[in-house]
Amino acid sequence: MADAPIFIGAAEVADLLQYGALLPVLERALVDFSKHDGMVVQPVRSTVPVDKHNGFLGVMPAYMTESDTLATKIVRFYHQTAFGTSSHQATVLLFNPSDGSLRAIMDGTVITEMRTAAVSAIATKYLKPDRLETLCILGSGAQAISHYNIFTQMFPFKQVRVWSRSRESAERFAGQVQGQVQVCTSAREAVLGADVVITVTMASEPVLFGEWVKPGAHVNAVGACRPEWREVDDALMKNAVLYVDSKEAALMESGDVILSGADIFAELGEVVKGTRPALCEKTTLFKSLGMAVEDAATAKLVFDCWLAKKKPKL
Ligand SMILES: NC(=O)C1=CN([C@@H]2O[C@H](COP(=O)(O)OP(=O)(O)OC[C@H]3O[C@@H](n4cnc5c(N)ncnc54)[C@H](O)[C@@H]3O)[C@@H](O)[C@H]2O)C=CC1
Ligand SMILES: O=C([O-])C1=[NH+]CCC1
Repeated sequence: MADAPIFIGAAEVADLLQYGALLPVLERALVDFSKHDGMVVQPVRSTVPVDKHNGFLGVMPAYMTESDTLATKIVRFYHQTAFGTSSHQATVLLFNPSDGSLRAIMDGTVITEMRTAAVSAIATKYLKPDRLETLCILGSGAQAISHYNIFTQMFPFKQVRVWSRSRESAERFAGQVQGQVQVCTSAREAVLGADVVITVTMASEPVLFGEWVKPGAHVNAVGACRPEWREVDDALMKNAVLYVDSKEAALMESGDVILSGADIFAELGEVVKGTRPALCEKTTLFKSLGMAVEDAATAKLVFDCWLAKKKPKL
């Protein structure tokens, strides 16, 4: 009989997962995905609308042959949640690929927060603008915090600006993170002159407009994962060089890509591998939707760290 699956909760995942180990694992997952050689199987996320309750349930399976990793994430994202509960909540199931038995059930919320921010950081590392002085974050929720944490660790920003729909949540964000944050009264004020802009909102209409974005800046557009949702206007989508995590998913899921009709220049994995160029001197935009391979690779890393910690010391 197969061993019972282990359970790894949110606090333990947060304890086991370090960006230093996660970044190379994600770079490899992005590269392997973008080879499109049949070694990675990842259908576009299957999303069930829960209209009555203004929410969605997404199912994200993947199999990666080289690292022999089989997993699926189940993620809910709801517009209205009870006060204090997160809009996104996820669980990852990690399987033994040789017989399909369930090895681990782990919290996927921390995984989602950290791997998404890490992928944006990878995009910024490769599509780096010539200056990295001012970082602008639009939105002040869970992803805003994880993005703040890794971006201020990895890059030498001198100023971080945040804007959120309510000043109160922007101020709460500023109080939660370590380091100085300038709370802005408008998105425009936050964006003007910024070298890197991150959009991490639940908006379904644009919050970021091309006329505000400094030529040569880099944008990570992380929200708006439904075909009818927007975070970014047509001007920016069409004038920036557009990079995505998955072309197939972007053409099915991203309102910013589909409704603007913008041309996709490359997948991030192609840039990391070096088969497509990073046009750093231009205004660049990385449209992130989130991929199952990112979750699978991260879950495998968490599991391996868990095993290493449990191994009796000789
Ligand atoms: N690309 C990826 O891999 C992933 C993307 N996401 C997306 O990132 C975004 C942020 O996620 P979380 O921080 O977890 O959510 P959250 O609920 O913690 O924060 C959402 C933020 O958006 C703001 N907001 C909500 N409606 C808005 C509107 N109409 N206009 C402007 N701001 C609005 C809220 O005030 C809050 O600051 C969401 O769109 C989410 O679906 C989340 C996980 C992975
Ligand atoms: O990749 C992911 O987990 C998600 N992307 C958008 C909503 C959740």
